[in-house]
Amino acid sequence: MIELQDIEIAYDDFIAMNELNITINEGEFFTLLGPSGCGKTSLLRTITGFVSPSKGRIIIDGKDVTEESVEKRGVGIVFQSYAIFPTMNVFENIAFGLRVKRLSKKAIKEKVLEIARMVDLNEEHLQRNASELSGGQQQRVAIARALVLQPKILCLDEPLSNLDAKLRNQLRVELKRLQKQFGITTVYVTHDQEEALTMSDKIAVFNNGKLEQLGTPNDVFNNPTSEFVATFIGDSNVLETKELATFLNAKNLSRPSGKSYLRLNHVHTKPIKEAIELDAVVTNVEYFGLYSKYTFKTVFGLTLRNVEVDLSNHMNIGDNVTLYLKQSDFIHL
Ligand SMILES: Nc1ncnc2c1ncn2[C@@H]1O[C@H](COP(=O)(O)OP(=O)(O)OP(=O)(O)O)[C@@H](O)[C@H]1O
Repeated sequence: MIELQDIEIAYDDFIAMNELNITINEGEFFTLLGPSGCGKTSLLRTITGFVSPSKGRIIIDGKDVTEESVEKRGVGIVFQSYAIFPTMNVFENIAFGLRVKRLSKKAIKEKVLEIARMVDLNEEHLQRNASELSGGQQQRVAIARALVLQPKILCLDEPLSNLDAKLRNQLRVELKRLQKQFGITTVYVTHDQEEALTMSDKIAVFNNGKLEQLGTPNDVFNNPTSEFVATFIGDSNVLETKELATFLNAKNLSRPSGKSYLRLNHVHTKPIKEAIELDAVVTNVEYFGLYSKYTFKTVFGLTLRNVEVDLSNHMNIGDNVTLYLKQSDFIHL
């Protein structure tokens, strides 16, 4: 378990992380999510020990490690750039930490072979120079090198962001499987909301050095507590107050006081139960292969976008359509 108590991170006068209190439970896949510059890497570096907090304490398994060195914290680290040793072969790269710990030759060989198998590196890969491997294979080496030391905690900073989309998806699944298999407490930094939603047990969403929301992927997606989270995670329609009021008045429905949001998947083009109907015209079509995104201008001046997974239901720019919305799907903040 990792407890971050009143953590503040400052670079001279600049506060990169405002006072933060979070607890990361044993075995949890915990993601620090946010746009570039929000402070997530600084926080990860504080947990690993590369950066000292300007205020607060870091407690790991009940022990205060705030002043402890990187080596003593028992944290495995994987970076975005693979940070492997390019002139060593893969076997030696993975074995490095074990040699530092002075394990016997036999024990090292057994452990390296076992972990290599788990991350899908074969004996031929092990003999190659690390720099001769593909990006995905190099990242497997980095993950193996961290896991072979059986750390209590694994910290990963955007480990998949240098990889192409297909490999990224594949490694996402593998990484999650390994994490569960080892039951290892994992802190994962990403700016990619899809990565966060698919992999995490918990997500902490940051903006400008401030924690915006902490919850399960389901919580932050379906019950965002701030405009930032509503628009950063998942795509949301931001419903302009004036147009929304006109629309709801015309339908004799009560209107909320603040701003409202509506997820793209809650704008339907086929009738649904208890829906409010709304005439609209298609103003834009974006084709993504597996789905399309449409933009509609409605009679009340509201602009709405949706996701159409049924590609047989193709619409063209200028088509008149009826949209179906449920008031209970509106998110009010
Ligand atoms: N060593 C440093 N000295 C001064 N300012 C820094 C330092 N490291 C980071 N910062 C600043 O702190 C803020 C947070 O940076 P950080 O790298 O933690 O953000 P991030 O969310 O991880 O962004 P990215 O995804 O781009 O890495 C940024 O404004 C950055 O410029």
